Amino acid sequence: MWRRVASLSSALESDLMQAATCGAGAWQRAFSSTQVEVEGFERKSHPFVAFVLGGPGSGKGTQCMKIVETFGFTHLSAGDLLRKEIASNSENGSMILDTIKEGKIVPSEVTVRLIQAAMEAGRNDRFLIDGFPRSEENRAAYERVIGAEPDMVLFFDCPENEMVKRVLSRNEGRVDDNMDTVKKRLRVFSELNLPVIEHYSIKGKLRKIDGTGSADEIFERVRSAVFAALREREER
Ligand SMILES: Nc1ncnc2c1ncn2[C@@H]1O[C@H](COP(=O)(O)OP(=O)(O)O)[C@@H](O)[C@H]1O
Ligand SMILES: Nc1ccn([C@@H]2O[C@H](COP(=O)(O)OP(=O)(O)O)[C@@H](O)[C@H]2O)c(=O)n1
Ligand SMILES: [Mg+2]
Repeated sequence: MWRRVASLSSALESDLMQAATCGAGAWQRAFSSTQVEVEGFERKSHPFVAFVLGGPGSGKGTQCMKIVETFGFTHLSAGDLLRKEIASNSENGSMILDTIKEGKIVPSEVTVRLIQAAMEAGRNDRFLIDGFPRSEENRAAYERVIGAEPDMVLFFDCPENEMVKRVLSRNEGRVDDNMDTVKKRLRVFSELNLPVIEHYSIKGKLRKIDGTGSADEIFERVRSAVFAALREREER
């Protein structure tokens, strides 16, 4: 149940001042000037950002849809943003397509720019950023451009054989859902994404979720993790 709350409190004003001094432009532009409450949580001035990580086929997109339904997040999939960029015939389209076919990582400035624009257009204060950051370079570029760290990082831990099975039966006509590219994506995941996951584990931001079982079973784990992170943020 959504409830609009009165105008900005002085605490909220000081949050906004802090955001301004941090140069967190995307934060301010993405957030409307009223506080909103959903599922008992008061919404704060800086967007709550959750990165959603896991290997190809680990269930990131599936679980994001469920989080959106339950908690009112805006879902931004880095892969979807890149695929839209290809479809729109942008100047970077053919470079992005070649990179995705090879299972490699698109240059960070391209992806971060798309995420930043989507956050600014999103007008929400809860964002799920799915499939990002996939490398230390992605992570550094986000922190530099957006000027903030995520509030939580969900990591779907799933055995490789299960991920391969899911990707090969996904049937969405993706150029990278074939055995040859999946092998490359798994290698890139181990070499470039696991260090990012380790980074957030050390920072205490990682919520590792067992990605096996049915989508509903997995969501019960996710629901508790998201609920706890929103509550922690509320208490800060
Ligand atoms: N728990 C699950 N069990 C079996 N199949 C699943 C499960 N979760 C997702 N899938 C299916 O596996 C494929 C990959 O899931 P997806 O959410 O797209 O993963 P990711 O975004 O991590 O690549 C999709 O076809 C999806 O319907
Ligand atoms: N941060 C990102 C996310 C995706 N990508 C590219 O987009 C591809 C598909 O990403 P995706 O997140 O849609 O794939 P899944 O893990 O959901 O299967 C990746 O294999 C990369 O080639 C990227 O370069 N940088
Ligand atoms: Mg996905």
